[in-house]
Amino acid sequence: MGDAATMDTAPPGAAPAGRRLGPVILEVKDISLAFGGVKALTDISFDVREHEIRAIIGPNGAGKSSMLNCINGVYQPQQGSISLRGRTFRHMNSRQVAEMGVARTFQNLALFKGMSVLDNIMTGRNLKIKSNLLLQALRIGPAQREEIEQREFVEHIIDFLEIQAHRKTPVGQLSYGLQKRVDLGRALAMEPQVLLLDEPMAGMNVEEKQDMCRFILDVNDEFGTTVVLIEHDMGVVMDISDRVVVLDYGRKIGDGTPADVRANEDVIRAYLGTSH
Ligand SMILES: Nc1ncnc2c1ncn2[C@@H]1O[C@H](COP(=O)(O)OP(=O)(O)OP(=O)(O)O)[C@@H](O)[C@H]1O
Repeated sequence: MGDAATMDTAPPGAAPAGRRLGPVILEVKDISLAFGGVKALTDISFDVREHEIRAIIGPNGAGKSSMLNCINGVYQPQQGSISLRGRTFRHMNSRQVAEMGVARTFQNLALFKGMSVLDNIMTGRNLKIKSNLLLQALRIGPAQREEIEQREFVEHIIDFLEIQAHRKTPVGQLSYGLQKRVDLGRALAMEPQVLLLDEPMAGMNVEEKQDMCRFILDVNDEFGTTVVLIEHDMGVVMDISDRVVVLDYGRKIGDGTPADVRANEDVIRAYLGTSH
């Protein structure tokens, strides 16, 4: 029987694709979350190191999205703490967590379908805008300069994600795969230190998945962004992750390198008992 507590075996600085991992940037400690009588998470602890790609996997209802929602302040766990760069945050809302450098994408896209790609990504830039609303509305002085700078940054993201041809297109007219890419762009517009991705490949065809994998690796590599992702596609998880946390019925049953979790009997049992 695999022992989750002894699976944290990634050697310091090790990463499958030759990535150099830094110190712990995000620490999740003894998190428990319940909705009435439903225990979504029980005593979950794990850490994420700077520059790491860390996956959270598990069968349906295992608590993966609840975990991301605790990290980014959507849910307030009844127990435990979450620290970013050693700073513990309790009872912070999503905006405050975002201001600390944590951005996320969503399982069910939350884009403004009638707005263009450019404007959707621009909404992710709002946190960075310093001038006041009146100056922005009048587009004068520092506000005008600032808007130009922000737009340049957004254009850079559009180029990076190779969606130049769609920059003026209303998002609702794009394929699902491209909409997921715009969702990633909006999160990147926040220049996050930690990027939380909730099923970034869900509903994609093989080619779209390959593209998304490449963009996640490029974001990690070129911007040095730490990535925490939930994903059901095991091929993708095993290919791109440095370490994997496995949840089942709200409990952690495995934690380690892809090879570690693949060999963990508890993990194998949890997956054999489901349709995944
Ligand atoms: N807002 C909520 N209210 C009540 N119960 C909830 C809520 N959010 C999650 N749960 C419950 O918590 C448990 C964990 O759900 P969660 O969505 O976190 O799992 P998951 O691993 O992300 O599942 P999936 O892979 O299907 O998305 C489930 O039993 C779910 O029904």
